[in-house]
Amino acid sequence: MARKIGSRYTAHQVIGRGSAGTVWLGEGPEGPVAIKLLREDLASDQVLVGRFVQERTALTSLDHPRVVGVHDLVVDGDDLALVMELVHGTDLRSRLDREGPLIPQAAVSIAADVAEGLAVAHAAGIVHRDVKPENILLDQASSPGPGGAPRAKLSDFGIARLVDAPRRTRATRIIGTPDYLAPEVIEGLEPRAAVDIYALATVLYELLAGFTPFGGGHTGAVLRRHVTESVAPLPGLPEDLWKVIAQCLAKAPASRLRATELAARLREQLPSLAGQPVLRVSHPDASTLPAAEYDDGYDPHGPDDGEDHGDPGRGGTRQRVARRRGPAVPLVPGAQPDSSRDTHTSLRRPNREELAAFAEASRQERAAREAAAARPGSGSTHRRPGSRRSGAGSSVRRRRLLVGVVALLVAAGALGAYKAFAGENGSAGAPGGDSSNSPSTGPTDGSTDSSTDSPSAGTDPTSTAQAAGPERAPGTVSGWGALTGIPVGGPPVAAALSGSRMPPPARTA
Ligand SMILES: Nc1ncnc2c1ncn2[C@@H]1O[C@H](COP(=O)(O)OP(=O)(O)OP(=O)(O)O)[C@@H](O)[C@H]1O
Repeated sequence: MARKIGSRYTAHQVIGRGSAGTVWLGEGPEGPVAIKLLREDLASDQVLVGRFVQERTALTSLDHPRVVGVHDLVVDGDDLALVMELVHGTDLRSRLDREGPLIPQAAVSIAADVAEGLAVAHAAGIVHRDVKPENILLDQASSPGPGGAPRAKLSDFGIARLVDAPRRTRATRIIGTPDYLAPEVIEGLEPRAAVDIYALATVLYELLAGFTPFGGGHTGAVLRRHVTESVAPLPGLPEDLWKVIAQCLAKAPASRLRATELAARLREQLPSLAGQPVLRVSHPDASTLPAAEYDDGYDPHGPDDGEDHGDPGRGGTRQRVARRRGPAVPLVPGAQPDSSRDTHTSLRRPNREELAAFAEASRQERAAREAAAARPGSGSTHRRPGSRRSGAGSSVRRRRLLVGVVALLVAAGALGAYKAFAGENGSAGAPGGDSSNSPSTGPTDGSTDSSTDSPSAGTDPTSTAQAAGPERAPGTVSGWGALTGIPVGGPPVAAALSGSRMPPPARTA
């Protein structure tokens, strides 16, 4: 059923759903638009509304073919809506889930498009902070790029940071997927443009391989891998292209390419990738392995996070990949908003002690593996960086014993971290910089009352909300690369939390 959004827009039908709200196909004075209607609890948060209104200039300022343009911001009674350019197509997550890895030329073309979008944003002082396939839309209306790839557009600019309200995190969890988080974010540094480059390199790796370099298993394990592990070259990928990806996955943000450089380097690769088939990369969590081959508690026979993992997809490698994530949000007309989307994992930034415990567990794990490898007749124990299994060898029983020892060590580390966490109760999870100092915002006009805005300024004149100032509590967790404020209530998320092996949240204002 159609509904009015402000005085100028009509929302006709739901075309997508995300963790922050529902996306509608709508209509405005200039024709069809996409309208992202924020969830009720977000829209009724006056602080949040104030942030959106204050930063409407930043939200609406990006005008580039590789960025989904935000035309308008509507604050109208209980509604808080972003009016966006309507993209005719699908999002990259749906494409990946449906068809698996892309041919290299198409993957690189999409990544180059996104890098160009990022370049424009970074030049304007805006960091996206939530680059992931869900936020990359494929425009089927424009003519395809190299390798038949649809042209890509990056959406949701700056929204993660806006919704990342510190006051919400006391009663709720930070929501997001850890797969794309740059190590410096995990270590508590202020997110800068380089976090987007890391996330984009992760996306490109995923487009080529079908899985992310550091994802899989428990949240703690994923975070640990981002910080401590390196990733091996993808077999079959030209060395020059691998160098670009590896450089952008560098642990040190300063070592990564800038967005403009990345776009140029990727475009350079395109001609030589013509005709190259999809890479055949075995997933490290291949479902054929017995449970004992998994050394960090990952259950190969089923998700431990309570998520609905949907259709396992096409067999073998891809099956494991598909099971790691929830299904894409279907573009179902008329579907009800669903804030318990399952493509996200609930997580909290680990504190210093937890990170130390993760690193120690990692060190012990590596030492135990090396010791096992050094023993004569122990068979191959080579472990591909980022993988969750040891190589298939002959001494399965011995390896099971080893896995047990490692599991005990990890558990001991986690217990230590938990004690440290419980002991310090209050400082945990709040080492991040205050995002009010973050350069991730674009220019703001300082307006605090949206009702004074003219329509041309990007805010609907029907606005009735009082815009509060940009309040930020001390201890803001900035740059978690994710949306905060989703209530934990639902069983899937609760199960994910218990599966994360992380201590309960303890935040102070
Ligand atoms: N401008 C748009 N034009 C067309 N479809 C869109 C547009 N923006 C979003 N969609 C569709 O709506 C879906 C939900 O988008 P939304 O941005 O709310 O969530 P998300 O990015 O998938 O997840 P999250 O909000 O959790 O990051 C997208 O996956 C996409 O299919």
